[in-house]
Amino acid sequence: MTYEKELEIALLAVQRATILTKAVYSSHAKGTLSKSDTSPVTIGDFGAQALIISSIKHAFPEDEIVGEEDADDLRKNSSLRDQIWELVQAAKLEDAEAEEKIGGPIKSVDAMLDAIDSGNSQGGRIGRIWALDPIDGTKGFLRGGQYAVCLGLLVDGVPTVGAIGCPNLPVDDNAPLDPSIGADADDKEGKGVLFGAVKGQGATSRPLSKGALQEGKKIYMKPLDDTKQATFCESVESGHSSHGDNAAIAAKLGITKPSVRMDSQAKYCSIARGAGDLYLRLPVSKTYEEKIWDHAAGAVIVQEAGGELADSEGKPLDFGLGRTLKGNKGVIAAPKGVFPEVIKAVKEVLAAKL
Ligand SMILES: Nc1ncnc2c1ncn2[C@@H]1O[C@H](COP(=O)(O)OS(=O)(=O)O)[C@@H](OP(=O)(O)O)[C@H]1O
Ligand SMILES: [Mg+2]
Ligand SMILES: [Mg+2]
Ligand SMILES: [Mg+2]
Repeated sequence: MTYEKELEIALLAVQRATILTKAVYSSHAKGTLSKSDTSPVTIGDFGAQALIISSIKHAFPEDEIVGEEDADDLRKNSSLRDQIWELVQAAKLEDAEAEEKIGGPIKSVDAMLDAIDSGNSQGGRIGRIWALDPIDGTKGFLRGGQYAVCLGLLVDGVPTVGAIGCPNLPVDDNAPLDPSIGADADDKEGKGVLFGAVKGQGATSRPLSKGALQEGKKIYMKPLDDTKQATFCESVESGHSSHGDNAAIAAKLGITKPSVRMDSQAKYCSIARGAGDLYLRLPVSKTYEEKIWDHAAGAVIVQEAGGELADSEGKPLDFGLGRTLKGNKGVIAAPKGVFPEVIKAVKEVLAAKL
């Protein structure tokens, strides 16, 4: 099968990185810094980026990587750097063959910093480019909510392979989507899912493990005849997605169930396995450009589970314009059958604001 190796490496790389993120999630000291855009980054984000980039570089040395983080702050802060180095050394897959496939341990502190900085591709329309969000939903990670480790492969600007680890989602694809899923989350018994997809080959879920990959099961969006029955997912942060516009769209579609708020691409994964139905991310700011790493992996997983994505104007998402989706505003995802109706409602709500 095409992209078989890419999917396997992506799943193993994400799985290994979650060993590190789970260690940080359960510790009080998360080594948080504030970035220039005031958003948070933790030792978990840096460590996961180092591990995943080192995995990609081992298996596919020619590929480019667009990663969210860089090592500038760590080159200046030796205490933070040492904490991350300790975590990175401790995060090993328990299955030697699996660990070997992703290159084994990172060799030195310098190699770790260089790996983090190798996520500096400017993106683009041509070739193979990985989009990496080492911790998506860092605010959720800090708050005790949902977060996800996300890796997508773009081929000539098209999301083609996706792998997402969600340590705090229930393993059971049929577990009802509890509206409180985004709050007070944990990674205890029965939690931890690894989602994967390849364009044209379907989407899967499997329990996250610490060793070899467990067997994957196909996942599908829930067939939805009537949007009135839908459950929609939205961001926790009202600064990332307009809760007011999302609610107006839901009302237009006849939705009465409360929205399910959770951080990260766990939202895409939840609709892809039919736990929820719609993803609404209406822009709050006129100038914010969505980042490709916030959507690339989730886009393949949703499409392969039977869904469609577009921006708030109904335009296809263009991942070939660089590090951001600068040609798009907001993101909408829904099962194919109801997608036109959802986009119509979105356009009506936005037109009424003009
Ligand atoms: N202004 C604005 N508008 C839209 N999106 C923004 C904005 N600012 C940040 N971000 C990105 O949102 C990512 C997390 O958003 P989510 O919807 O996944 O979760 S939540 O908003 O935290 O609930 C978050 O990803 P991480 O940084 O990986 O956590 C950001 O890339
Ligand atoms: Mg993100
Ligand atoms: Mg992130
Ligand atoms: Mg961030």
